[in-house]
Amino acid sequence: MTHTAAPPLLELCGLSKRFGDRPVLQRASLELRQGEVHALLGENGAGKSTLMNILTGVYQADEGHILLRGERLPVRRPADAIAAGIGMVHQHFRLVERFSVAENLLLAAGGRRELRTVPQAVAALRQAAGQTGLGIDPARRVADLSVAERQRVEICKILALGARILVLDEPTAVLTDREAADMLAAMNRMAEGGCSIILITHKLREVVGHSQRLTIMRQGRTVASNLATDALSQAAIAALMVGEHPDGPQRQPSSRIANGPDLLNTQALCVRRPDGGVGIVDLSLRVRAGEIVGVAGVGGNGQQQLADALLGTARVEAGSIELDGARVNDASVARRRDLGLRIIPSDRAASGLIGELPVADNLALTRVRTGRYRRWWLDRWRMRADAQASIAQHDIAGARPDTRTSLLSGGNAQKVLLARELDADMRLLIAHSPTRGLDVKACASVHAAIRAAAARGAACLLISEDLEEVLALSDRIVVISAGRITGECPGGASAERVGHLMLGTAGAALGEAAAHHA
Ligand SMILES: Nc1ncnc2c1ncn2[C@@H]1O[C@H](COP(=O)(O)OP(=O)(O)OP(=O)(O)O)[C@@H](O)[C@H]1O
Repeated sequence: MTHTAAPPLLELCGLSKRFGDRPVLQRASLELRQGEVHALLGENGAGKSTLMNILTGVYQADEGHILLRGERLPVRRPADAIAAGIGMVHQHFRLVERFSVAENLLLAAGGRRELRTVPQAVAALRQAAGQTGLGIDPARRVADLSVAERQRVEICKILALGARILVLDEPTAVLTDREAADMLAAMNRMAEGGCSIILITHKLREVVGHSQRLTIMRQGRTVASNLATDALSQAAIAALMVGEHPDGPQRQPSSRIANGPDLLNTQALCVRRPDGGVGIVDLSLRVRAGEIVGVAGVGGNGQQQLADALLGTARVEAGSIELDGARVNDASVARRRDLGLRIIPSDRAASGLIGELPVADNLALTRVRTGRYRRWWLDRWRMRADAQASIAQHDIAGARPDTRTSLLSGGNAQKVLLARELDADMRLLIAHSPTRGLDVKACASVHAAIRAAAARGAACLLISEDLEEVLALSDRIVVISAGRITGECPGGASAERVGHLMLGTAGAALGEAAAHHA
């Protein structure tokens, strides 16, 4: 497909935006052609989401304008964008859980004539699903859908509302490899069918394989625009993004043989899912001091229950968990933290950070009970000073101690969490998808921090659905399938070998899912 002769469908021209005294966008621009997938790239906090929020009417630009087919398009509120055929699928879905898929479409349609009844919504959704190849069932309740299914609903919903320009904000960040491949295939089908797509992603292999052109932002400015993707390597794109040659997440198979004591030891552990289904079964696992053990597997095979049981938020049905020799089956989260357990949860918004609180408070949350901030009153001055130091050390862009955490970009919020958890008292780290949503440079620094923690003698359990990440970091790899450990490889194992073990996992997961729905 060649796009060179096509006129721009959409132009964002010199858009600027300040929040308070902070310029977040500075004359940023982007040009989208009919029928293309255009990747929008940039480090965490570069301003990508803000730019798209202006396009979709969530924010108003302070300066600049938008052209649609060469004509000025005023977008004062989200309804203006929808009326112009522009829709966005956000990182956090905007669906009402108690409603069915069709009811969610009716809600979003806001009473427009052709979408007032459930049969009309069902027909529109079926048509959108047919166009994209994304199967959805309009009658199902959103609460019963998986993350991947909810995402399909969001896409079909905006197509059913008439969107022909789609913004997909990190659509594969929350998906397993297989789901991500399906998603990307659907995206290409939509583009072939005439939709034009802006794809925000941090995964450069997706950019190279699935977009025609790209725009790069850095610190609120557009630093490269309309580059043809097929002329660029992943390394060249990464260099353009950070303005230098970054150390990407590189594979460093360990030659260390950890022979420290077991800091984590689970024996025949069984944990149920919240819905009563099988979570993990008979799972025995040891992690020594100084060792990084990677848990590889297709998502939904018990990884969440394992992390919850170790942290102390899921009940242990049978078996035992020992932290540094102490049995903690029934111990509180606080007691486990006292033993040096730290966790980077997979969903920072749900279980790691409190969005309404300032950054300084989130950083101090777990330290308050150590007495560090106790005087006659809470020592806010010390909290601020500690926060300032953490922000500088972890390079948390856009943050001051008093910034509301929910206002940080996704990647920078993750850095707040890491700054809090990777403290000097950490002895055992559970890192569950620790680099989800992080840019190349931030990924490299998280990986370096985990390696450094292990080198200092911490035991690290890395639970990740990203095989590259598991291979890059682990001294030893175990594969989890249907809640059991089904294989083990040394750190230097090939991707093929681990992949084969995981393929067995995929079959089991599908079987389990089918049984679950039967
Ligand atoms: N409503 C707001 N008030 C104040 N600051 C904000 C607001 N929304 C965004 N920001 C700031 O604007 C900057 C750009 O954020 P944005 O979410 O656009 O970045 P991004 O490129 O999408 O990052 P990521 O890849 O991490 O999602 C960040 O520093 C963020 O803290």
